[in-house]
Amino acid sequence: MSGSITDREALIDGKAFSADVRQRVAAQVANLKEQGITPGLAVVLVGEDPASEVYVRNKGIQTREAGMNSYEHKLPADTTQEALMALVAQLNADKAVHGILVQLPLPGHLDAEAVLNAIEPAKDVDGFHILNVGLLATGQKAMVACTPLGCLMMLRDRLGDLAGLNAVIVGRSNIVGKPMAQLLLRDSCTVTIAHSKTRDLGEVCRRADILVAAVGRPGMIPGDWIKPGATVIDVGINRIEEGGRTRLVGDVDFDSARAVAGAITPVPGGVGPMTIACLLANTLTACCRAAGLPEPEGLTA
Ligand SMILES: Nc1nc(=O)c2c([nH]1)NC[C@@H]1CN(c3ccc(C(=O)N[C@@H](CCC(=O)O)C(=O)O)cc3)C=[N+]21
Repeated sequence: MSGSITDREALIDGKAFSADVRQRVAAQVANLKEQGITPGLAVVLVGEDPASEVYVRNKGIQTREAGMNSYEHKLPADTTQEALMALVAQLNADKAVHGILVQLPLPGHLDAEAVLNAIEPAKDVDGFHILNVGLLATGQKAMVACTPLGCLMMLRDRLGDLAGLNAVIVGRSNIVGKPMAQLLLRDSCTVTIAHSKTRDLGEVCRRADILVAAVGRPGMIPGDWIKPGATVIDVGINRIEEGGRTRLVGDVDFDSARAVAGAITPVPGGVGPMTIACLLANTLTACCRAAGLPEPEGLTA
């Protein structure tokens, strides 16, 4: 795709984009299978949170649709640290498993950091292991967190070369804000990370050519914080009650933002579907690396 922002639809269709990514993953999986290799993704869910169960089921469906093996491990909410660590060790040793994802959040009695850092870094398709975090920060080949990777793919597709653009990320989490900053820095953006203590947040946001909202506060970024023509990536997925119904909204006030932004991701149908597509892409990448094959093109950072 090419052309200036003005001659394009302002909406960034994450659903369509993610379908394209998953199709490209599936094509490469088909190639691998001809060579007798089937990528496998193991997903571990501890406890019975209904939202997490739906989400894990969707991942399983999309994994199989891409032609990969999906291994689901559901453990009771009172699972001990030792039992969970033993499962991770077993998956680390399993040659059929190329990617391991432990669904977050974990029940409070478990040490999530210890679990994530016990995952074999080469199988860490979430990119949460400290080794992968360090590799990314130093510009080396890493497994990159799925949500920031998906955001980067959409930004590159929209804007082409990102060099020199002002990128403002609102939110400093380990799973989105920080890795997003590293990726944009690597693409030569001028990166600002803003957060709850930032002064004059509106002023800071108005300088952004690229604005990434990842805070988890419904509609907290109004249209008048957005520079005209800016590209807005809304990572927030907030459930709000409205008129007795639940509705999904982002961190950006969509209606006012859409009028100003050059391009914007909706919620739902923006970043969320890309996160799952990138999980599949990372699993394919991990499998290729494990087999000593060239990495899939256009599916890594
Ligand atoms: N180890 C780990 N890795 C994760 O990547 C991870 C996790 N734990 N825990 C939970 C969060 C959340 N997350 C989402 C992914 C896709 C959608 C998604 O596809 N959302 C749809 C809407 C889905 C709906 O209707 O609820 C959309 O935005 O269009 C949402 C949320 C990944 N997470």
